[in-house]
Amino acid sequence: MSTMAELAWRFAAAHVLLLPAAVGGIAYLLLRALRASQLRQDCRSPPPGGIGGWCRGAVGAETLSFLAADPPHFAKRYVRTVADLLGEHSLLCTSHGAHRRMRRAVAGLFAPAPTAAFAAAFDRLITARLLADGCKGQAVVLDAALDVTFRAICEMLIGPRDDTRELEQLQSDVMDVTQAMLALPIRLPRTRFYRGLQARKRIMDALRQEISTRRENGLKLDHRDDFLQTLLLKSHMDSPEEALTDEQILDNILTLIIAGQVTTATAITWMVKYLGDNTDLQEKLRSVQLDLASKHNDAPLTLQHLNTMDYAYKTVKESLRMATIVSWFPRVALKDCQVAGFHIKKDWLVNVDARSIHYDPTIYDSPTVFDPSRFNDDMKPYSFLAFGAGSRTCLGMNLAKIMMLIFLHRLVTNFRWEMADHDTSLEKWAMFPRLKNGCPIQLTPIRKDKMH
Ligand code: HEM
Repeated sequence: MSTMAELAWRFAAAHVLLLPAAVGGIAYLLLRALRASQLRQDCRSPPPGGIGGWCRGAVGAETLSFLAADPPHFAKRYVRTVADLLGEHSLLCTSHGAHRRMRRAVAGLFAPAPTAAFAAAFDRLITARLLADGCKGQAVVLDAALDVTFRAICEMLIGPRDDTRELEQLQSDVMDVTQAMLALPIRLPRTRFYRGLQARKRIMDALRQEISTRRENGLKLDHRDDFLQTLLLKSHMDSPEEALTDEQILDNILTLIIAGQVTTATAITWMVKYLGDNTDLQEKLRSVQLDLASKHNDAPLTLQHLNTMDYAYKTVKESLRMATIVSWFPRVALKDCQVAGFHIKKDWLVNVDARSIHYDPTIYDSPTVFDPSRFNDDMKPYSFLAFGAGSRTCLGMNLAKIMMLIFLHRLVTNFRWEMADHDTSLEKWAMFPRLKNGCPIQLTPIRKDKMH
């Protein structure tokens, strides 16, 4: 067997879930929720194996090319209700054909200058938040992380907001949309789904108002450099085929907030928990990071600083592997086809199960042990799928890593922490597996005079 085929064969069994079209949408929602609530994220116990009675199994060699190349007979497909909430132009929901153009337009925004500005903004926000939580001697990590990730992402997308009430309204609306993504699509007042639709409408109205104010003020004279401004300016300058319409811009601003906030905040929370449970690794990391902090004289963090944080980066990666925030990548067959002997009918959903790859003992030794040093060795191709693979790889991957690294550096160089509540129950019906208690920690300052 060739090396590729051998590697592919290892991915056999349990890495792919096939769902018939007839049960597709609702079953997918139920399975995701069920899966999230079944998982025990305790590092000492492995996640449970299979779920449901649907066909679950090997795709073999084609798994790799399926992930890497997104073959023309498969497209990414979320259930219809996700498009109702994020908008039909959202990068996550747009048609297979339109996706490439939309992705090109949005990806262009993640240039070095805005990324550097984003890192500076996140550093400022997390430093202020930790200062406040540090004074109280405790923090609920999920709450802190949701708050700073939201503020930083919004600042990058639509600029800093002076009006706190406006920002809080937006934050609460975004949360309602996120929660509605897993709800049953019942459009009756007081249901979760209905609340999500109403929240989307308020967000769209507020953003439309923002666009019209900017246009009235004259776009070019309005010296902002956020994503919204860049996209609006481009829509005036680019040829009609390249320019995005207002509706496309709005759907994707909302998509970036939703795709970026809860994922990153959840990943940060697990990272803090894993280090709270492994105090020897926490101490090791602290000593490395304090050394780096003294070398850069406690200055605000820059991308150059982050590039030197090798052990912290491995800690981030290990946390992402263990937590596998996005565990399934849903695809739909566009026509009847054969994959490694499986006959897959048109419209069947095919889900790659990233979690089972991240916990496969033939890929990762002792996969349930939290061990950042496992990333000292080169990885096998397609063995680390925290951000997906192929043409649908996460667009915000670098931003997510930046946020996780900065959060980690500021926390570990300023405080020792331990878990304030050891309950590991998971929240039911959450989009991503997360602790019900939000991960409360006790903070002990390392140095009282100033923040590192
Ligand atoms: C730790 C945090 C994050 C994780 C674990 C994560 C994970 C992922 C994964 C696995 C995918 C691909 C899903 C698939 O192929 O079906 C994805 C797509 C995406 N992510 Fe992230 N993500 C994170 C943070 C972010 C951030 C910060 C942003 C932007 C602000 C973002 C924006 C997106 C977008 C727009 C897509 C869709 C790309 C496309 O379909 O072309 N993500 N993410």
